Amino acid sequence: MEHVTEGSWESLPVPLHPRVLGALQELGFPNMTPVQSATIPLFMKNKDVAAEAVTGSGKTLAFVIPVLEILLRREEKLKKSQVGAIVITPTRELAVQIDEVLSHFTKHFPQLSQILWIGGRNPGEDVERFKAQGINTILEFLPKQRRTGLFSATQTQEVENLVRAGLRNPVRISVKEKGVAASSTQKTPSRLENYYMVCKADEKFNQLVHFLRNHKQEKHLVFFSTCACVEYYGKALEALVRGVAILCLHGKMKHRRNRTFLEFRRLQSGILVCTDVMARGIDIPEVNWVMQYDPPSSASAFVHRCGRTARIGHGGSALVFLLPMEESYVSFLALNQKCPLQEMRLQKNTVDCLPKLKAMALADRAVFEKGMKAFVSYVQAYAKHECNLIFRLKDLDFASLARGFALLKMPKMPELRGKQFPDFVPVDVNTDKIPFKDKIREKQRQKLLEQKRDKKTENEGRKKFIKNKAWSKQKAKKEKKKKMTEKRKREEGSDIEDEDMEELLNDTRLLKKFKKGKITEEEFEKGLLRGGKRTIKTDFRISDLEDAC
Ligand SMILES: Nc1ncnc2c1ncn2[C@@H]1O[C@H](COP(=O)(O)OP(=O)(O)OP(=O)(O)O)[C@@H](O)[C@H]1O
Repeated sequence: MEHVTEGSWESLPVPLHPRVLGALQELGFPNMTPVQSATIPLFMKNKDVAAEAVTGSGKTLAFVIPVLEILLRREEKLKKSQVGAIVITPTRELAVQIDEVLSHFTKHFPQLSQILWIGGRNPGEDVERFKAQGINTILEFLPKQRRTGLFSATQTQEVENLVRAGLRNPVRISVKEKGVAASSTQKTPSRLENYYMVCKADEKFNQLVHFLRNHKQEKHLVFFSTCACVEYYGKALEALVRGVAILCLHGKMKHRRNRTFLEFRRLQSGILVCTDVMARGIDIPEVNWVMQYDPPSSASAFVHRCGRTARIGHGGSALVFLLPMEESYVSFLALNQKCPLQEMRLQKNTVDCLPKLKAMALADRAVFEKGMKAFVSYVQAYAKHECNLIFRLKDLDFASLARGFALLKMPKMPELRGKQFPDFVPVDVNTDKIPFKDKIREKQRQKLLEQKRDKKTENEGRKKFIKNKAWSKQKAKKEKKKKMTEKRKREEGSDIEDEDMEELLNDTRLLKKFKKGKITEEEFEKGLLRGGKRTIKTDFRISDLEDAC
């Protein structure tokens, strides 16, 4: 570990509490990492800190330890109902992880209690536990005078501008890995072997299966762009890559999400098929390969995804699949994120698994529907890609894409309206007749179909009447239909919540205006505040405002 750490904890200018030192000893960490040795003294001098340090470099302890030390040193003790510190994270999994790290320390200090607030659990129970601790609201107890830290692996100038809304005269530091030249601006860990593979849409899945079949003894993350793609390809991989544990995790999962995360952490080898909910901060030291089946929606998310491997001095590899039309993303990443990639050639002698996937869809409506939904969600996410100069919807080869999704037919969606696909051959089967393998589901479907048929006959009789229906009623019906379509689109869309995306776009727009000098700094900051939730950057992590490209 010598190559990634520097200086013992005892060498800090302000000595740590003996029980904090004891807890560090239990963890087997005799020395600090560079980001820890750089930031802890600043916090102890009551500075706000905005720190940039590569993924897996120990940023968690760089704020956990100062939080503890600051609270333990308070002259006026915390009252029973007082909140000492808040850590806000972009995902539940990261909150669970930080909660665990923190509890390793707080268990030695009975005067300090902590509480984990995440979604997906029983809110009633959360509230009860919160009430039991005597606290009504968090914000009410937040002092104006506070210490604030911001840690990220991808801290762009834009993020620093954003930081100004939450931090007061922060000290900005950028920590390099040990042994890496100070002049180096590379954003990914030096031990990361970072590859890309240029591959047609209808070859991608076979390449992935081939790769995973040859790396069964290891632990991998496979990223997809949407929840629906995780659902579909996760099932497909389960059927096609045997003898290895395959788990799925995405933002729309409710109850299983936490269990899946903890289960994957415990595995010796296995594959986690996931969306960007696993991209940031997650610390699973044994991950060998990070595979990006679809490129992420932003360049800095690329760095975060890759950072799930090659952590704290370990080796690791990452591979992103790119369509031929997307190859310029390699140069973009090299420039924008200082992240050089090496080419990996297509693997030879791959087996064509797509016919098997088609057969699965023909045998089970659940697979057929998942495939259609995944395709639609992929296209919709693609259309929203932040880097739309490279990821151009209009240049997508939809036929090859549909073959790569092993679709039985082309879905009906606005993006495909009026287009012809001579290179895609739909199956010669009435897909309405494909049954669900699950007997109960199929019975329900048949019942619904019957009801629909009855209604259709009934409506035909009433057609004339409907034509003469009051205009206001027809309008209300149209409104309802529009709302339902919007809801469906939202559900099928990418993993990024619409609201978050809206906010992100708004912030990006503001930044552009600010950079072009169209608005003043004051107007820029006001705009961010008006934008809403981002103003709660009184925490130790924020999700980044990504670079627009
Ligand atoms: N001083 C230390 N000595 C040895 N290992 C450490 C030390 N501090 C942290 N670690 C270990 O390093 C790993 C990475 O730490 P951490 O998750 O805090 O990284 P990070 O910089 O926050 O990463 P990310 O940018 O991905 O969120 C963890 O497994 C942690 O236990």
